[in-house]
Amino acid sequence: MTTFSPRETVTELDRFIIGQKEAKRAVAIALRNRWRRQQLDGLLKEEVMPKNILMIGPTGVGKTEISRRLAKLAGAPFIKVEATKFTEVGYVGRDVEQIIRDLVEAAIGIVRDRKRKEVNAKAHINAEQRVLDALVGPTASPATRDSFRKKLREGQLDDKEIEVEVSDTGGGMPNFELPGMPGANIGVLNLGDMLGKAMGGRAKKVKTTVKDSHDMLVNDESDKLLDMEQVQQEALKLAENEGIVFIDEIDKIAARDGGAGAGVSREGVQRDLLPLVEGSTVATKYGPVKTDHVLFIASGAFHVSKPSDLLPELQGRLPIRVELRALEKEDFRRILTETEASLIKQYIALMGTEGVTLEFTEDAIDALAEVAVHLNGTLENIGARRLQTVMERVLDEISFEAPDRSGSTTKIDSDYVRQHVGDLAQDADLSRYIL
Ligand SMILES: Nc1ncnc2c1ncn2[C@@H]1O[C@H](COP(=O)(O)OP(=O)(O)OP(=O)(O)O)[C@@H](O)[C@H]1O
Repeated sequence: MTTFSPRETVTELDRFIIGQKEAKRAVAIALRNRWRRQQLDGLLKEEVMPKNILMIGPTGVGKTEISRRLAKLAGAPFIKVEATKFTEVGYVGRDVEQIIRDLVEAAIGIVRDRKRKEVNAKAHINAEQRVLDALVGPTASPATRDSFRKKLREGQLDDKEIEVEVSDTGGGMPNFELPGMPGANIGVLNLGDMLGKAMGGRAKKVKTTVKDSHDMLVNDESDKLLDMEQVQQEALKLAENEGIVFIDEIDKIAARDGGAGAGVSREGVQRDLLPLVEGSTVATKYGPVKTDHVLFIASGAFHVSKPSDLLPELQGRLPIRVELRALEKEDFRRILTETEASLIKQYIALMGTEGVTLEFTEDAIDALAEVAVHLNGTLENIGARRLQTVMERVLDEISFEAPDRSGSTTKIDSDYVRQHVGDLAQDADLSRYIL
């Protein structure tokens, strides 16, 4: 568990998200509270419940991004769901439990990666042995193996084709889903898994090059060294104590009148979600998971409905309210330039791989931000997502021609931006389709 202080967490989030201080503070405190709870013992530790958060703000202003980055920072399993998904025809109440099952899968991934790192050195040695087996056969003399090992380490054999056998994780066996009971295959019985275990795991032969086999074999060998039982137990604990569930579009299920036509009523979905948020036990194929300490972050624009339209019980379970504000031109400028892995940095790096040097002038950044603001104002406000469509359009030509322009430098200034996107942006009908 991370020991970041709230201030440190906010500083980390600042690297990726511009503004939205209040939301960053709220999630930073929530994270610290988890650490605080872990320091307690006995009864009190079980009694302390997470203070779930309701993020209120228009689309594309950083609600998901803040939550996702927080989870990454904390090494916590994270799942995002759209609340409206559960109002669709064909869903039944228990489906919300799938959220927790998915959370556990995310936790398994995290724990497995961590454990793989621990056994990595040993796995490397074993993987190398297997490549040698594939190259010279298991019975070759030690001298032959040594000389091949040397060549292998020097990369001389990288392109050589070999056939290796690796275990087939997932996808091989069909899932047996019971009609009318989606998800029932998971908690109760998973034939694929049972058969897989009974047969000592499935293996498949793969033809590949020495170079490409490397990661595959290291992962395969790591998994053999892992105690999957232990991974699963740790993952269950991780999901219970550190899991973060992000429920988007909660405002769309906020009405109490039900009127959702043929689908499940909106109030019905709130009632289904309630036990999860209040704390209940969900059966997963790895074992039961208690949701009492899972952190829920709900989010919505609340243009039409208000948080007070939610069921009182749900309102009570989302005590921390934070507002995220709409982004303005200056925010767009900063998102383009200051964030780590900003779009500008990404495009410069991508074109760099083609030998093309991209340069953006200050006034180009201004122009990009202006176009984004203009389009958000005239079409639909989709927040920072607008920058992606604008940037893609501006760089479309360069992106297409880059391989022919290797060794050249392209300077993007405000004129360039205007030529490639500015005029288009003035034509509301046309830009609706393109930008
Ligand atoms: N304040 C911000 N700083 C940096 N990037 C941002 C900011 N707001 C949004 N973005 C970028 O815009 C994209 C969409 O943001 P995000 O997914 O957080 O939207 P959201 O507020 O959760 O909206 P929705 O509820 O529609 O999902 C992401 O790629 C994110 O990186």
